[in-house]
Amino acid sequence: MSGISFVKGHGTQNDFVLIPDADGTLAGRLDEKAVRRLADRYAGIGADGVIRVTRTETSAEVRAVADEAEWFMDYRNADGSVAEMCGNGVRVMARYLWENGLVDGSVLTVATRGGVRTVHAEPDGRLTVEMGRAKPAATRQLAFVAAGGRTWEATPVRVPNPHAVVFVDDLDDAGPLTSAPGLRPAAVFPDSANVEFVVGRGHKHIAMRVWERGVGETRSCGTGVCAAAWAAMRRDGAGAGARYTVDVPGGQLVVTERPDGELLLTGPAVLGLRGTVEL
Ligand SMILES: N[C@@H](CCC[C@H](N)C(=O)O)C(=O)O
Repeated sequence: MSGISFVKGHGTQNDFVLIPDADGTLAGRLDEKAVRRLADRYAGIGADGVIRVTRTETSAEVRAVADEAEWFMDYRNADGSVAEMCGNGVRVMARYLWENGLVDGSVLTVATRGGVRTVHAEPDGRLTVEMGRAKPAATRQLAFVAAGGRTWEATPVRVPNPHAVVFVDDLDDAGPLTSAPGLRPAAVFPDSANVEFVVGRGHKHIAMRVWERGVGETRSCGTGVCAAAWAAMRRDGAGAGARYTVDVPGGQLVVTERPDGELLLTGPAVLGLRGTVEL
């Protein structure tokens, strides 16, 4: 057995194991079982997600966009399931690419299963990601989330992974979140969903807890923060160019909606531990 390199990083304490794999040779070895083991907080390194950092041209899933983005974020949740996008993970991966001299300049593009994302380095050290437009569910059916013995009407929206946003009176109303919140009707959530429990904190300022699909309750979720801010902007009738601050248990993020609907997510990206691990 031979060890492979890893880097551990986080964005507002949504944490990831990055596996550098420029030439794509680890794709087959990083299967569901291996991801679960790496993400295990007791028997592995521990993380909410595992990111294989590989060149876009090495992967048939995204090869068509290799001219637009040299690098592909191959993202897996801690349970080994594949996800379209990760708003915190893409900033951490961008930080890794910059710090290791794998890209130049202060703007870079990353291919994801949810499309190509552009990341900008801000003068203050934070990173801003162009997250795409939010897509509300194309249904008139009401949707509901149940947790902590209560049920709320939800806003189903894709960014581009599926989210269900609920506005609650108190973040504790969701209970201990030791199991997945109920989602119904199933037809509105064919791919399940990440769930955001949101409260107001002041003018254009909200706070949330999140249940991540494929993980459990986490300390942050970038796409979830965008979903929550987008839903709050609609609820508040905020105009073009609205900018919301979102508190999560692991820190603070900012979401701006450009006049064309593009959501911009700004926040920190931190690299920490480096080492080798057996796959
Ligand atoms: N933590 C991520 C989202 C990761 C994927 C999510 N759990 C899903 O399955 O959709 C983020 O920062 O956006």
